[in-house]
Amino acid sequence: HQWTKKNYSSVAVANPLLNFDARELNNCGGGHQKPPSRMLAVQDPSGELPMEKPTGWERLGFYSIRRHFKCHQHARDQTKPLPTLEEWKFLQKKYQEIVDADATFDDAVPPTLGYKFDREAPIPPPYYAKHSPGKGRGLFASRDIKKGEQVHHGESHLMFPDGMSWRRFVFSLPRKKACDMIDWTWTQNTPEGKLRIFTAMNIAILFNGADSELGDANVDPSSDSSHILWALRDIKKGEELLHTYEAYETNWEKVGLGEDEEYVIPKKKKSDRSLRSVLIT
Ligand SMILES: C[S@@+](CC[C@H](N)C(=O)[O-])C[C@H]1O[C@@H](n2cnc3c(N)ncnc32)[C@H](O)[C@@H]1O
Repeated sequence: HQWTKKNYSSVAVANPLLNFDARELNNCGGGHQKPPSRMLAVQDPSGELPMEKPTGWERLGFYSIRRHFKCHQHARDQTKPLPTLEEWKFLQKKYQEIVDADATFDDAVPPTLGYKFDREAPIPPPYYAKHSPGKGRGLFASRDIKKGEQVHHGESHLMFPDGMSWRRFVFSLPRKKACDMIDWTWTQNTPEGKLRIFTAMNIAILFNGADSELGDANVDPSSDSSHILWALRDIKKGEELLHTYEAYETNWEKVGLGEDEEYVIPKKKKSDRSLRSVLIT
């Protein structure tokens, strides 16, 4: 079956791009054993701690969770640094701790080196991450890319089994990490037509969205269920890679993260500056 976890987390191997052996991420117990307790206290490298969960967090929808963490502020912040390798590893360990103890990661990508999806290919990685003015961080062509070239394979994408596992994961993170993960989550159909929750924990998650009015998309999938991104035209070294977010269906309700009227955190109104972070009950 094409959509099992294995497709999203391939076998751990040493990453030839860096002095880091991703196998060390998997040393917290094999098979279906629970990770040993020393793995349970995974700390954010920044030292930031998770916020207290609000009452009724189990019923909050995607947008209410985003409001709870005040992610609009984080999204606007143009000084966000590139996540470090330690931070990617932190998120990966948290995913193992909260969502799937058997998940493996073979491409913990260094923050700036670029993402090489075919280790055997005699060509450099197609992109690298850096600050993108007005868009936070983004991905840029590290060499000239030809129209029709595969730019991203998507095999490192991670799936969440359901909305509750996603909630548990996000609420286990400190605020800024939670906001990153919220903005790094999307829904996408499987080839069988099931809408699922996806993310990734390496720089491949930093693709910014194209503007349909500007028509500036230069990489896109060939269908709404494909993770592979192809170059839509010749792309010059240094150009930002942008894809059409609308190529994938967004529907939080279908994946168990819809808004429950009783448990909505309201939008901030201009007349009411005191955003309620408690729930209407
Ligand atoms: C998948 S992330 C892309 C990486 C993100 N720029 C970052 O620094 O983490 C999606 C988020 O990036 C920002 N973004 C994406 N495309 C954008 C655009 N065309 N203009 C401004 N912000 C954009 C939005 O905050 C969005 O929620």
